Amino acid sequence: MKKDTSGKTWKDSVALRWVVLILVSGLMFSTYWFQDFFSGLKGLMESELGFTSEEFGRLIGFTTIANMFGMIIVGGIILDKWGLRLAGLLFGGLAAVGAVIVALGSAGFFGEDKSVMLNTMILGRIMFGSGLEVVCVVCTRAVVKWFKGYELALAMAINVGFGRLGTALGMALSVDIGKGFVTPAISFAATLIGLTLIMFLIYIVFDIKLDRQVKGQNAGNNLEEEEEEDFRFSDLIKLITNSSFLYIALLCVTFYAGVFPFIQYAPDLLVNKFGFSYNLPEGQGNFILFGSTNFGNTMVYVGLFIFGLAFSMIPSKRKTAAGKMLAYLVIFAVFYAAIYSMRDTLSLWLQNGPKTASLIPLGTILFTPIFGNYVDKKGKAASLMILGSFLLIFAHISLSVFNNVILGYLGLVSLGVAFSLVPAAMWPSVAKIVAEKRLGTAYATMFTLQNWGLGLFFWGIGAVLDLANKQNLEAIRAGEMMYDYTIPVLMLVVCGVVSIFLSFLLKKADRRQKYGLELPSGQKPE
Ligand SMILES: NCCCC[C@H](NC(=O)[C@@H](N)CCCCN)C(=O)O
Repeated sequence: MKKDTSGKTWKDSVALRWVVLILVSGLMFSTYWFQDFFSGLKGLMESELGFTSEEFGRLIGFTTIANMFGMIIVGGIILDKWGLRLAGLLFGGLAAVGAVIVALGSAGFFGEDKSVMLNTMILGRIMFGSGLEVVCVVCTRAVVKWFKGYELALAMAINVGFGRLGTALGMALSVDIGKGFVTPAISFAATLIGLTLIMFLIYIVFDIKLDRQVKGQNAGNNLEEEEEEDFRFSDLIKLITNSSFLYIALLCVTFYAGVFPFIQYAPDLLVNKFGFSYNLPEGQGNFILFGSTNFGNTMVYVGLFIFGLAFSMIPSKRKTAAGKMLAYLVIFAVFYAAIYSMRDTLSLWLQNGPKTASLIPLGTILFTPIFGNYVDKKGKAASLMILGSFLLIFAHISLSVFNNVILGYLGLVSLGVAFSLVPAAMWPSVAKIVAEKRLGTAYATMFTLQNWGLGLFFWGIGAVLDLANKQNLEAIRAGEMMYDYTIPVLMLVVCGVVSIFLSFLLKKADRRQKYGLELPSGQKPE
């Protein structure tokens, strides 16, 4: 092979960096899809497989069990020892195999008895869950490897954005993909993980090339290779005895426990509480890209969107005021035209449980980078976490206590804003509190604690739902009555209240420890 003597590596090329981002983000997209797509299938799981709400909750809750007991830390150690290529393949492969077992279990491959189906599906979800979180850490590491010194914050936001897109599409489309059956929807989701694993294999070729180039450069300049810090238990002790870290880690538990588990039940809540549908009317409302009459329009929007993206990548100094104004006008016109031409479809979607609930993760794709930019420029991260926690309380009260559909929509919007605000403020704040070499340990610790909250509420909402509706379960299964979601959702208000308390403690601790959480990025407190 010809030796590159230019001194440049593949990560110095903008185009190659973005290709890498897409290749790596595939796994985020498919694993988030598989984590969350069951929410659109809850009704079908009850009618087709005979699962109760508690069994549905047990199935999704068990996804977190291995992570609660240290799987993410084990994954982190493997990542340190074997590197991100092998760790990605191993844990992505584990997620894929787990997903296939879930699909086979649901098809009755291991036995058609309900308990055999449920238990094999749970086994598959445990394997999938063990892969999911480590895959998230591997993807973050790969993004840092290629984008450090370049567009790191934007790349991270887009990487999580791919995950959110997976969640949104999984929720919105699984009922249509399954065409009234659970197994085809699960098989589709499992296939996605397999396909994105192939994307990761292609990424590995890029990664090997970059490592060779960096090694060559270092040898040429007589430089030592940059050592990454391994996971150490002493680091863990240092972290959890730091009050700012402790508060933000606990906030990660309570805030995410109020959001991710709710999302799993949101479509079913909209169907049962507000009379939304699970299915769209026959032949209507499906927005199919290829073959639809809207194909021409769609391609125009896609073209304009790519133009907008390309324009936004031109360095700010080179844009003129008129150019900026023109870009904003184009963006506004594209949105207006897209919404206007899809108004009939949209009005059907806004009465459909899975599709309306999918707007929560979809909205965060737009809002998280906006709030992230605000935090970078103006700071106020701790205050924004207080605001996000307040919005979480408002969302859960308006979706549980009241029976008003407008308040319901407002609750969903407020949940979407909270779900954009808190992550946008939380993850950069961790980087201010924790030294860069300990960030891996910090994320692994936070994700492990977070999985305790998730596991408890994934299962707890379903169990409390069955308990609160004990008298009417027969009638609900016969389709004569609807679930009452008041108590299970009211329970989540507690997560919001504890989150507010923790964010105030965090703000106070930051004043004492001077990490500068309220200051813009790069500014240090005096
Ligand atoms: N750089 C860290 C980004 C974390 C994003 C965060 N992910 C998690 O909290 C994961 N532990 C959860 C994965 C479960 C996906 N349903 C997020 O906000 O998604």
